[in-house]
Amino acid sequence: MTLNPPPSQQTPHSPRRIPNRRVLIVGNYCHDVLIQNGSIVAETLGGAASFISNVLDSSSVSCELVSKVGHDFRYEVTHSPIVVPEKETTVFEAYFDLGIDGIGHADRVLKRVSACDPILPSDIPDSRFDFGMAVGVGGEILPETLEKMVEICDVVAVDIQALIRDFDPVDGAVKLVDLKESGFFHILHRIGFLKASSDEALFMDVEQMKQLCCVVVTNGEKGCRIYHKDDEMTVPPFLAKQVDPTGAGDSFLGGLVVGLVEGLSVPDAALLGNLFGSITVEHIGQPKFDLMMLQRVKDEVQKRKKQCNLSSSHKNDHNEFHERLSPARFSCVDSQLQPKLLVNGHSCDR
Ligand SMILES: Nc1ncnc2c1ncn2[C@@H]1O[C@H](COP(=O)(O)OP(=O)(O)OP(=O)(O)O)[C@@H](O)[C@H]1O
Ligand SMILES: O[C@H]1[C@H](O)[C@@H](O)[C@H](O)[C@@H](O)[C@H]1O
Repeated sequence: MTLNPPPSQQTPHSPRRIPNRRVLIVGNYCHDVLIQNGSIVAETLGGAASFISNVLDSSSVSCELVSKVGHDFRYEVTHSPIVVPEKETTVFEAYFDLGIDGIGHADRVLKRVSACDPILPSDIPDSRFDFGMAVGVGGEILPETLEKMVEICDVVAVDIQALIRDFDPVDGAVKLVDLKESGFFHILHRIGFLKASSDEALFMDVEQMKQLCCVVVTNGEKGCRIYHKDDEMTVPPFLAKQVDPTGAGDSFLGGLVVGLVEGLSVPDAALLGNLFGSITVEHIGQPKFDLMMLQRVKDEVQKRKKQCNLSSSHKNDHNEFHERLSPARFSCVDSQLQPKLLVNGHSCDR
């Protein structure tokens, strides 16, 4: 199988005198409140953009982040957000014991209880980027925002949650709408990657979308599946002791883009995504990646690239890469220190 990054989306006319900047991340930071049995268990920095930039920064991939927060934003972050003084920061409450939704899949019930402003095209720099990541959480990405991103980025990766979330006007409960009804459908033939969780994938036609871009469906402890044109494959997971699933999909997407920026094939990059996703579920809030683990992963990525250059037969055998990454992943063992949060989440022992 040859799942390689889709061709550049750059128009033939765009001048390239200045080298591209690497990665542009667009999506609001938020405050996450984790609630169980009526009590607040934790309050953490959230927003897909925060989890993704954590993975990129830890992997030394330079990125620029566009995010809006309100006057009450309470975290110190490496990439400063735009502060909208008259607004409050987006807040999500995640209930881990309200039962699962009607479809029986979700591991938590999410409510957006406050929403900061949307990100407008004018908030986004006019430079060019190798990768753009449209990773809204609370409806802050508008169709015109995504349009600007596909114009200035060679490849855009989109988290479907940025496109299909709708919010109950009374309690802010997150509902999903079909991708075709989202108002973004007409732009999707211009994106490179669409990432969805298995719950969200029910709201799109994968058969149709895989003709337009590379579709990656994450499936918790089972890893992920990639679809592109007539190719599809499962990319195996890494074992983890799940404590809190929040941010797993975001860290996955961060790892995928790190792999793509490093020049790995899509399945190998997705394996890096699985690795970062699996570490994230072992933490409440932002994971702090172990430096030794990061170095070992970097070394393995470089070896993998050399190996793939030398022999085309290695290109699609990601099992070998998986085996090499596994010990690196387990050099970072601190999950025992974390209280276990979940009732409905699936945990998986090593
Ligand atoms: N329990 C687990 N064990 C091992 N790996 C996991 C586990 N949960 C998640 N992962 C890894 O993280 C990736 C993303 O997880 P998941 O499919 O739960 O995303 P998600 O539902 O979008 O997450 P979230 O919305 O909480 O950010 C998976 O594809 C997998 O590689
Ligand atoms: O911080 C989290 C995280 O970014 C999740 O990906 C998103 O689904 C939630 O809405 C958000 O609160």
